[in-house]
Amino acid sequence: MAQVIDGRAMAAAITAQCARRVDALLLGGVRPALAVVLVGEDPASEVYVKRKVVECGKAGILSIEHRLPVETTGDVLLELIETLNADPSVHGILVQLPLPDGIDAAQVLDRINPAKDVDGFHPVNVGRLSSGTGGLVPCTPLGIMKLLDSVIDDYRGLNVVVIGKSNIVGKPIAMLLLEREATVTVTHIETRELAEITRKADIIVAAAGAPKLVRGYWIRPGAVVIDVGITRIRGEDGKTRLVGDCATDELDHARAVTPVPGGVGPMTIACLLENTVSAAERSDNRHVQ
Ligand SMILES: Nc1nc2c(c(=O)[nH]1)N[C@@H](CN(C=O)c1ccc(C(=O)N[C@@H](CCC(=O)O)C(=O)O)cc1)CN2
Repeated sequence: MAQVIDGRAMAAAITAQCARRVDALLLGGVRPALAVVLVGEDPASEVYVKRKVVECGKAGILSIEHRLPVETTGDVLLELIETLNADPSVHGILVQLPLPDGIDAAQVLDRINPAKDVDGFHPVNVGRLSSGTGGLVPCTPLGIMKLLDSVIDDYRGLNVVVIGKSNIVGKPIAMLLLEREATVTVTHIETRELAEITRKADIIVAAAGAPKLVRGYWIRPGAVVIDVGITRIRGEDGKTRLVGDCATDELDHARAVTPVPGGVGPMTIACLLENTVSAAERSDNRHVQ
């Protein structure tokens, strides 16, 4: 039976650790603050933003929500970003993705001050990650590394297959694993004979957004499987449930797997808190390392 890595428990521990760091900042008169920008009414984004706000509260981070209507123009959003960049009481800025059609997401993310870019999506932070020179790291890959670190000590020479080449997960997790000396193969929708490739992997990170894509026979015995996919599907009973990118019931021969829900998702939010606290510490001279 594969070990199920408990992302919720790990996320709760990170949140508690963040709360202690926030207490230290408060003693110095700094209250970490995160601006959360949501444009439109995408139901999944609503859920994620609510969770972010709730978790910020648990850690003592002030969250400031900016909810803008779906018809908001790119220029109005850029103006808001500039205002938040200039506000010294705001330590982190997060623009929930996806943005509505008609707004150029890359242009918006480029405008966020890299020091406040707690999502790690600004080109400066992307470049720092690629060159291994620090910066803020995207939350989902950061969370995945922590989940992996709970079962793997040494990545040197391990074969990792990443399924999906998104800027949010696929590319940054590949960079983080390369830094740890793993041998990383990034695959995507055009990759041929995917199962042949995954069968050679010690670690699989499935981030394709394709429900139950990864079948049992794709995985070699003893592999570690990180399931990043979250798709809401309606069952025969008419109820909706969340499924990942992996056919979990076929993965008994894996060494460890992450569940959906309760795996990568909660870690994404915990790492957002961690990045926000780090940004606040760096903004405060007393904490500069
Ligand atoms: N600005 C950003 N936008 C998006 C990001 C991101 O990191 N930054 N990632 C995803 C969505 N996301 C965070 O925003 C996210 C997704 C899922 C979860 C989560 O906790 N999932 C739960 C299930 C939740 C449910 O009931 O639907 C779980 O897996 O247990 C948190 C955050 C895209 N946009």
